Amino acid sequence: MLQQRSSLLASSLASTFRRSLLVQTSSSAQRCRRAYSIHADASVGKNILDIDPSKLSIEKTTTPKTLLPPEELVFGRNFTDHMLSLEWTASEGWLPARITPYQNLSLDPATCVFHYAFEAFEGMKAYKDKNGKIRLFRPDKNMERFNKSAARIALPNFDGDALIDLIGKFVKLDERFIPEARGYSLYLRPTIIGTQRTLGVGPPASALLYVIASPVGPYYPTGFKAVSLEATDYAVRAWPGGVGDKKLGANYAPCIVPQMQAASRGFHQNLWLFGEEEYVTEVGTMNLFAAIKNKETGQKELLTAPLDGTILEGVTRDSVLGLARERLEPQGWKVDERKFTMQEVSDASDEGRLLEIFGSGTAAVVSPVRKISWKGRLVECGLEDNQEAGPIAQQMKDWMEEIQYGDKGSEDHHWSHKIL
Ligand SMILES: Cc1ncc(COP(=O)(O)O)c(C=O)c1O
Repeated sequence: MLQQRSSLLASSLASTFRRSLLVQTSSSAQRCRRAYSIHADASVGKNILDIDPSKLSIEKTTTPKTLLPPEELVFGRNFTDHMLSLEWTASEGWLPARITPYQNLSLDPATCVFHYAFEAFEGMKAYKDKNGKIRLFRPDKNMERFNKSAARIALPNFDGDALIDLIGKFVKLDERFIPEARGYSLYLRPTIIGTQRTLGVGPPASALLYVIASPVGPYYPTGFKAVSLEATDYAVRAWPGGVGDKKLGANYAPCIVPQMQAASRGFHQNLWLFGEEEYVTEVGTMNLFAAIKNKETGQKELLTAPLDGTILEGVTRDSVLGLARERLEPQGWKVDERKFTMQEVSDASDEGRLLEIFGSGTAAVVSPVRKISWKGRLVECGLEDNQEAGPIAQQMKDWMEEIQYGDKGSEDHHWSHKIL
């Protein structure tokens, strides 16, 4: 196991280096090689490299916060009593994890995260089931993506199981913040930043990984509310060979202006199209699914864009696909990850073949779409005026929540990770 981890880390460091080369200019190649030799030294000798949950230290708060009434919770505004932190240095590897009272960070203004955006993050949730037990939903998928994102910006990798173990201890300590009611959960934000104090552009020799937690209420407190989207054709979120499939902070800030533009015209979110063909990719913080009847065969198809590097590899997307293949295909559906265009969606709408469209993401699970503004017209997405969700969106939300909350029959589902 140890050996496996060491070689995993060594190879991830090597791949971090290879990847960091992609962002180096040739004039900085020398500096990069020096940095690699530091990283490479760290991968041999004593086992100082990976996260060791047994070394966790816990300092409990002396000023516990007052819990907000659940109905007053606003996404990402309130945080629990504690935070989990782990420091990494190229020469020592991962230092012992610490749970401390939630607190400010103190960083030198020259710290590389502030200048060159060495930051990657995750979004996941902890749920309380009807027996008061805490469950995470597919945390292994988040860890896998977190590692891929970190490696792409030359930040260190780690053993995902070890971090899940630590997150479990952190969540357990702050479990009073997880409201018991259906739809409520504790949103977890694992974050990794480069902390080296330097204005030089190169792989950071130190990093900080921390996890904070925010209690959240149901995305749609009064039931589904279908959203309207504006298709964006004047700006591009991601491109082949880029980093659109990584959860990097740097992918999000440039998306706010198009989002504001869409909002100024009365749309909830913008929909990213790609290329001259205007392929449908994804929405601000959601992947997108379209349920369409095939023009030639009449076959019902559930479509979503493929993982070609330009969309985030959503955990919810993967779960919707898994459930659809397992439970909708036997009912005659075809589930397809393929490129599809806005024209295809518009034609299906005009011809009465567009059954429904919905987004998928950790925040809302699924988010039904009523209409999409595109080329000066409104494409209706299959909902009646008095309908807020199509049957597939509703079914997916129910199936996912049954697993997330460990309902009867789903107590031991392999996607549900119980915290003991
Ligand atoms: C750009 C983007 N796409 C899709 C998603 C959905 O991913 P997940 O299902 O893992 O939450 C997110 C989630 O934050 C996102 O930021």
